[in-house]
Amino acid sequence: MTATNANGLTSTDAWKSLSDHFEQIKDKHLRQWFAEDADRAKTFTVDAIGLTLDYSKNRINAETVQQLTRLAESAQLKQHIEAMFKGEKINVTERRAVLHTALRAPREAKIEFEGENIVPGVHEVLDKMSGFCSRVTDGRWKGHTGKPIRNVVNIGIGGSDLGPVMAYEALRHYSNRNLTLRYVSNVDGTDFFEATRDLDPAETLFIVSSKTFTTLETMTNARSARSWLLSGLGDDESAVAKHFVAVSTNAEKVKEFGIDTDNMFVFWDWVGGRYSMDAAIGLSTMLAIGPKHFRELLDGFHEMDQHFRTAPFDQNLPVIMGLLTVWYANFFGASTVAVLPYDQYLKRFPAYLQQLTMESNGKSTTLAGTRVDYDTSPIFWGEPGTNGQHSFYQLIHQGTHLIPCDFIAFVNSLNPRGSHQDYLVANVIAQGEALAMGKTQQQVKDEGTEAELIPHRVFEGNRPSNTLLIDRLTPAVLGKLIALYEHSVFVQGVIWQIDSFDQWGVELGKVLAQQIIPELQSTDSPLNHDSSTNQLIQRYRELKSS
Ligand SMILES: O=P(O)(O)OC[C@H]1O[C@H](O)[C@H](O)[C@@H](O)[C@@H]1O
Repeated sequence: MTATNANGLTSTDAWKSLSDHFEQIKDKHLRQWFAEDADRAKTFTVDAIGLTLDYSKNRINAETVQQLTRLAESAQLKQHIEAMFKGEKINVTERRAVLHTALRAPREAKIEFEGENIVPGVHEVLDKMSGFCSRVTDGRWKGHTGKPIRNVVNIGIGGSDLGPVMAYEALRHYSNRNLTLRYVSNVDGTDFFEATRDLDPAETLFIVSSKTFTTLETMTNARSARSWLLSGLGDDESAVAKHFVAVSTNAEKVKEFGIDTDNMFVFWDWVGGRYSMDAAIGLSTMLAIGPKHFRELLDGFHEMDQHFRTAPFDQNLPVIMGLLTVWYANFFGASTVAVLPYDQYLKRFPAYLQQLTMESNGKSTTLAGTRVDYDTSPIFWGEPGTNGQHSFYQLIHQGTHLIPCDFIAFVNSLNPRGSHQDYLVANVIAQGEALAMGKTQQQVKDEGTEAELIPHRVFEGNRPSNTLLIDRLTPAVLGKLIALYEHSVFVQGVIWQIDSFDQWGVELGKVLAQQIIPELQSTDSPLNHDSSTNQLIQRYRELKSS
């Protein structure tokens, strides 16, 4: 049992004063806030680096922002930001630096880590990736039978999958339509089967993406890929070199698997898995969109990094969004955040954010080793608009939970078609308005609603949302959006005094699975688990052999 956190965050003056402030304003309605202040929208909007964040539909006033920024100051957020950018080992439980910001630094930047400038190494890998991508897409890289590559299958999971899949979907508009990209992550054999069933092995390249190169799912899928390839190409082992490349930090394991380390793209210990899509883990993204667009993506990340590092807190997009997340999680008791992108290309963005946010901040032990006495990461979830409106928005509007929403909308569609975009954007704006303003009993009554239906048709309102309004979805904008959430997560972690960069919580299940695998494969080995676990293993054995 960890000790309690009795003298930590919740005992600070900044926290106590925020709690008092919360008591004063917690019941005030957004209708009232807006009625009292004609400038409210302007006051709570930040325009920075091509993004507009309107956060005026939050349950805050100017004092809330001041108090939240005071909380950030008392948590020494500025010093923590510098410590991250300077490569201090802020991932204390893994004793690692956290330098994903170096992955998108321009060529001429200088970032020292352990006495060495790491930027040239970053660009060396990016150059190697660019050269490789050009060879594949212009047909110089040939498969074993001399055919060019037409299909690329990325095998990876977690951070070695979610970012690349999300970016592939998000940037389809910019992608090379002559190349088919597929992603295999699940150890469920169906994932591999369906991803490859219509592909010709002679034209297929596998990217085995794994930071550690030991992950069960990825190594199992990589072995199946090798068998699939070899059985399609006459069992000639030399085919592997032409059809497999690896992305990893672990050269030894890559070699052991049989992939030539010349065909390996490295990254480093100081890049966390869920922060690695802009490292070589983005190889499939670069193949899809080309090196130039990939550079634009990185430049977008970098712009947000600079903004985060230099903008004053009350004008700083990730700081504002991070602090608002803390505000709702800890003061209003909101246990989830909905991320609702109004762009079909961002359909995997909420899924990607789930790992980024929840693997980072789903912790209950502080850096001091004490048990937190406050909530940490809310649950992030979402679906693209307008689809969500026709399923779960009912609960957001009239349910019993308070669900802060992040709306992400674009002015210009990448596929303009009649009035589609006006309809789409009208919907996102309408949702924010409906959530905030609601509809009173009087309004419902004045519409002539039957008395007994009135309570059902009232919308309480006062439901908070952020709206990000952006010109159009470009590679640079995607980079900015991802970095916005990365840094917002960082801000939350600093306030909560947790290590946002470890993930010990995923270990136990993995270890137990390793023990259960041979038990499922045996028919009679003794079982020493709890009775439920024993029963499930036993039932599996029986049904498998029947
Ligand atoms: O890239 P890999 O080493 O294969 O790891 C893939 C994933 O596995 C783990 O379960 C971690 O929780 C993730 O953070 C990681 O992204």
